[in-house]
Amino acid sequence: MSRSALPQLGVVATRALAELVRQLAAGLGQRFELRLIEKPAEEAVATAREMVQAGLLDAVIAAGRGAELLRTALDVPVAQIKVSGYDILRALVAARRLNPRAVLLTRRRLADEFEALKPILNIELTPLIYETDQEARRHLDTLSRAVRPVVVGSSQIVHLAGQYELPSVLIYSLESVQAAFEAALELTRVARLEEAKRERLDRILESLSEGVAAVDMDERVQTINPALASLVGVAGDWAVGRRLSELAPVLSLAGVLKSGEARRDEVVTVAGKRLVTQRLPLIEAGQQVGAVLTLQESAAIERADRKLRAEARKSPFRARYSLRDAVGDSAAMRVAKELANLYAGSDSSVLISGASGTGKELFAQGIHQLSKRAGGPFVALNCAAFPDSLLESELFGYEEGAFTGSRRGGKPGLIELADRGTLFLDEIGDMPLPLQTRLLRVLQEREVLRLGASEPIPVEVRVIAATHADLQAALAAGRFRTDLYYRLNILNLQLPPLAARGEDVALLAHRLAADALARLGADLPAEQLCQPLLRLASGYAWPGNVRELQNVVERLAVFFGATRALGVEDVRRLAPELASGPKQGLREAETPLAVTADIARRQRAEAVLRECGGDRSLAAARLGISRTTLWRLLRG
Ligand SMILES: Nc1ncnc2c1ncn2[C@@H]1O[C@H](COP(=O)(O)OP(=O)(O)OP(=O)(O)O)[C@@H](O)[C@H]1O
Repeated sequence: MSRSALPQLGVVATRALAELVRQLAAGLGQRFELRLIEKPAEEAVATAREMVQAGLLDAVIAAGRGAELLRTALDVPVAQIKVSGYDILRALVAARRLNPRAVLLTRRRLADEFEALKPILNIELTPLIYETDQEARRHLDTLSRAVRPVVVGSSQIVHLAGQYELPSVLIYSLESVQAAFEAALELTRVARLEEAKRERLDRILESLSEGVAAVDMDERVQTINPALASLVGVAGDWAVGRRLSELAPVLSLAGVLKSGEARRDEVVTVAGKRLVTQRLPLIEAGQQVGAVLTLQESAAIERADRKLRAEARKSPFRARYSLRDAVGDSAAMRVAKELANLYAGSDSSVLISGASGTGKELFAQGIHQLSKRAGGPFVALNCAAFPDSLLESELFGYEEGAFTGSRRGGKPGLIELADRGTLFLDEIGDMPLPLQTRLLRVLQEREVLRLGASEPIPVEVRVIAATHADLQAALAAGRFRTDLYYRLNILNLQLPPLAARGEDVALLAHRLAADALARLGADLPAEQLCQPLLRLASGYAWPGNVRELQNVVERLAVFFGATRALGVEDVRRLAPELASGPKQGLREAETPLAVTADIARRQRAEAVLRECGGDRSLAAARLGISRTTLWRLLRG
């Protein structure tokens, strides 16, 4: 059944009120579809019920007791047109214009305050009470024979007064009817939201290969997804409302309902299939309201386990990125991609320079993937991440017994493991001088000597090195070997900081947001995440470059995925650093004040690490830098 996009509002009213409703609806424009049932509530129930069943009504509006009656008879929300004090005053003033003698004919006694109004309004106000139409007629009959006053009352009273040729005034005002319309629209909005949520949940449950069922405190099934129904061999509709143990005694949730304790990872057999079960109490607002059962075929778990193990066994030395993953249309990015393409065709060493998080490793992997070495390993090592002695054994490997604690059978170094592939040496400027000498020898001789070995092993490796800082200073200070520098810097690629290619920020944000939302399984437009982000981030320096942008987007995506809405205020709260202006945050050493800046950066890194309770991954993520950059910073 396709339902109208506009809220469909039913109004149950008799003539005078119906007239008011028509007037109002004409003025309210295209906000809803109006279905007027012009009958007394008792007679309207059957029609309204049929319309609800046909999906033609989202909510119903009715006055007084009619609303109460419809509320018990219908499955949709009912908004009541209420008589306000203002309505009564307005109706009495109108009545007085016709005749100073007025009668208020209502089902309930008027409040004392309206008795008190009588002298002020200078009208004779005689409230009369009726319960049934018959009683109302009796009152009207008596009045028509005596003083013939103006009758103030509901739509039905106005209708009946007409039959006794008595003048009358409707007690409801346009404002009260409008208030009921607004209430009905709001009720519809909330009900539709709830329904959409329920439908989404149903779709999710239907798509799960895992079996899921939820029961109430009486163990009666409230929800069961097709996977579980088919595992136990019943129809889902049939199962709803029955006790779960009736479907399959081994699946009983009675124990969890009684104890309130979860039971995990138990194996049961149903219809010849071995199933792993999870039984969990269902808690709402601190109260247990039922329990949930999930089932997985043990064969499926074993298959997944085998696959995971196989994945883990695969070589870790694989490039994950290609140049196609490098987003950016700025002139600088286009040049970088063009050069990288060119360099992929050569086999010479490359030196990539750029601040932390600008994509040095991404480009190194991209060059490798396009090169003739693409089928070989891509081995990455961050020279700043290891103390000198460890760095040496990581790179060159060692023979058995080379040092105390060395592994039996020795261990190949990363240079060896990169044979026929690419060795990516990040933060090359941090490599100690003796190792630089050994590396130079490997590049010249095309062989590597493990620690403690006497025989070199031939290797065929292409080196791509990267540096976040200008190596010229290290060269001048004698901290980097000139001959190694020239050996590495045959081909050169410079990646500018993100702030220097502002137009890429939007492109990157879109791609990163789309990726992050897809990973979260959230079917939401990346645009809605990017708009408030880009508004707040204009002029921001992005000290952590693309990695920082990635972290911010990831943070926003998690929030956006959960709430399905994201505004500038949310971004301000979730990423306060964006508002802190371009001068704050980490920056690469690029000014004569580099030393002071270095100290400031270290102090900030230490402070953040303390705030994160020593968790380096968390601290690095907060700072928008890699763990290794953090390590380098802390090392001072
Ligand atoms: N142009 C780009 N397009 C898409 N993603 C990018 C781009 N540049 C960088 N990234 C992403 O940003 C993150 C950081 O990039 P990468 O690790 O290559 O930077 P790096 O310069 O090597 O950093 P560090 O020096 O701190 O190790 C990675 O997840 C990478 O995929």
